[in-house]
Amino acid sequence: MKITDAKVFVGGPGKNYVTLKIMTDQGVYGLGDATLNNRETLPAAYLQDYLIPNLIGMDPRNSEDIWQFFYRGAYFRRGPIAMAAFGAIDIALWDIKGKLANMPLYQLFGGKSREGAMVYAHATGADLEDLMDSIAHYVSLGYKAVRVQCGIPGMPTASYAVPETKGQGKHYVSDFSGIRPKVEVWDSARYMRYMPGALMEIRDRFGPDLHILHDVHHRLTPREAAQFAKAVEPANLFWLEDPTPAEDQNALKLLRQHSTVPIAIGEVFNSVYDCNRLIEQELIDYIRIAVTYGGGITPVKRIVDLAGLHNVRTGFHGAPSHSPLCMAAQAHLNAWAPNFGIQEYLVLGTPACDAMFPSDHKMENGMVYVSDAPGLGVDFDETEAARYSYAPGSHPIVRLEDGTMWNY
Ligand SMILES: O=C(O)[C@@H](O)[C@H](O)[C@H](O)CO
Ligand SMILES: [Mg+2]
Repeated sequence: MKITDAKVFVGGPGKNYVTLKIMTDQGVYGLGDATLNNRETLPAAYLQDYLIPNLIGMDPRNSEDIWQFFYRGAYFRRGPIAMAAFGAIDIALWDIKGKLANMPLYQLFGGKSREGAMVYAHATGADLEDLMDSIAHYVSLGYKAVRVQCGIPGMPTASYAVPETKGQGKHYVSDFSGIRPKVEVWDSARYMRYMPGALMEIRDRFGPDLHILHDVHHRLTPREAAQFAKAVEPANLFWLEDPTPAEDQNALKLLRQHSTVPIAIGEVFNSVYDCNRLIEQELIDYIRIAVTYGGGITPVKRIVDLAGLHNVRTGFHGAPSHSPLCMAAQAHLNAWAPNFGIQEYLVLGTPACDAMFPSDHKMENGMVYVSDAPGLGVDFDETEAARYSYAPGSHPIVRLEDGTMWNY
């Protein structure tokens, strides 16, 4: 069996999805996602210029050897551009494997450990009352878990993931459009004074059963993060995400000495070597690496297994930048993983997205139910895809009030 050709498409409804389609001499094809948020043309070029010419002629069933060929063969290892490109190939080869076996991917991993996998939605508000309305909206849709972010009184600009005006808390997504980043101005002191009380008010309003998550988005120093984690303990969070930038992994030791709040980290990681110390030293509770950014199903499943040895559970990244192909790969891992935790969920189910990526994956009452179709269980409509073209975007940047660059 041989790979005969592969094509890359860039574009999608409101997002520059990078979709890889691998064709074979037996008519079976595989689909993969290489969407690197706001840098989408780079993995696409890597695929087109270097990887696809080598893929042609390979046996698509040898997904392990093909992964090693590209990873080792790059010489300069790791990095988000390369890993997203390898990730698309690996996802597509697993899709082909599932179709050849006539089985959904979760069966190839070891079968289902659960019927539905719990997901969390993003609730957001210009201020706390606005956020309460947004949370109530998601609770009314049946979500059992909600990430909560709100504007901070006195903050110089709208802060991370928060709309500038009230009433946008239903499906609000940060606007990343344009090649030049928007600028946010941030004040950690105001945030640290306000947010613990706000989280407690949310807990009091919605009761003990709602799973409440909060994303600090890498903005605190290690000492501040330890203080903040201790302060939010009474709100009984499901998790506190990215309290510090994860380059300094020792930072988590200080936090662990002062708080038992569950910690989730890893959405910007791209290899097991970003994750292994945090997992082995049990400095985190949830690992957030995404299948696309982590180089595909093959390496990410190994990370899930390593995490399982250390009581670390999965909490895969699921921001709107991930196409339904990455989300489907994660849905199959979520159905199987003995150490499944939760899944971030914002994408599947919009009519435009469903038209481009038809599937039988279902979202009901805050749970994802994986499709039983062979492979990933997602198709790709090239006519729909042709309606969209690439539009450059950029993550905002953050400065402190005196102009110092900070972490978005
Ligand atoms: O947890 C999340 O979904 C966010 O941190 C996003 O991944 C980030 O803002 C980049 O888009
Ligand atoms: Mg995050």
